[in-house]
Amino acid sequence: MGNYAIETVGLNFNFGNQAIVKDLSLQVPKGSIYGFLGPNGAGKTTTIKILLNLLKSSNDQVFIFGKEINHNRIASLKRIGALVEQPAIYGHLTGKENLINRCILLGINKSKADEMLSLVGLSDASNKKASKYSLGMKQRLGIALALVSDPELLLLDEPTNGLDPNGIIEVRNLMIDLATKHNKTILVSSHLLAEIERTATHVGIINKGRLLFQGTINELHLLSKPMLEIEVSKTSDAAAFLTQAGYEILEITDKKIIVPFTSPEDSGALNTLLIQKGFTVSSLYLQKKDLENLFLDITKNN
Ligand SMILES: Nc1ncnc2c1ncn2[C@@H]1O[C@H](COP(=O)(O)OP(=O)(O)OP(=O)(O)O)[C@@H](O)[C@H]1O
Repeated sequence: MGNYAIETVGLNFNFGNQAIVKDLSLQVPKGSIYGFLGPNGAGKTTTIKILLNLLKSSNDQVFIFGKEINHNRIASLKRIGALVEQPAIYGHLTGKENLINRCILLGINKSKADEMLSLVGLSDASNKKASKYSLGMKQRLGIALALVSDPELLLLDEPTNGLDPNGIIEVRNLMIDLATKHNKTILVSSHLLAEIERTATHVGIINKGRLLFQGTINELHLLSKPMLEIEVSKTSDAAAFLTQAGYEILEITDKKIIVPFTSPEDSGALNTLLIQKGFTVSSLYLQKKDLENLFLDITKNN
């Protein structure tokens, strides 16, 4: 538990009699950018609200930096900054005034406002009214507001939603900066894998309240490794033969065998081997899933 900024253990949550979060065990390593992915309605915002103690589940099993949140509510929440739904920004105030307001509210020295503006790259726009900010700038101001209390953990709920490509890049770079240069742990939700694929170090994929995948971004990439689908006669005999010959078998059906794809030369050699042994190979097909398709597959099938 010591290495996790967030850990939930078999978390459940219902709205009325509708189960929204089901047996959810998240493990967000300290220092990670954890992409919390799932289609619309999967339960991401609900989970984030539970992590912020805004919603309570009957079997609360939420640990923030190893401490159970209900028994350490104030101490835990002090360590978290959050941007959930729209940032609470006063449009008639400048970016700087918004931040000063927050500093006063939290009893923090007002000089923090300039520091935060510089951190999120808004120093040049500090005296502009927030209503005149672009959406990307508003999101960055929202993140700055969440950072005023210097939290170690940031929860960002779909921070790039509705942003144009520039805005997305701005927020993405800011997240990378915060994690790598300022030691923040970030949990960022999104319904689009592509938006966080380049930013996240870890990924949790949920659908209908259930966790379907959790691991490093590299582990997720491994799942999208290219595979060779071999349509062959007597698949179990052929698979046994290939195993003996040192091949890894990923899947067997009555029509096909699937092995990892290494190179066209290896595929040719495997084909020859099977034919020499008397098997009939009717087709070899290279299956290559990109991550987005993999994500769609994972969420569609569950
Ligand atoms: N206050 C509420 N009362 C009843 N049901 C709710 C409430 N808030 C959310 N829900 C339902 O809970 C489910 C999960 O919603 P949630 O907002 O957590 O999903 P999400 O993954 O964040 O999706 P989105 O990307 O659309 O925000 C949805 O079916 C939603 O309709």
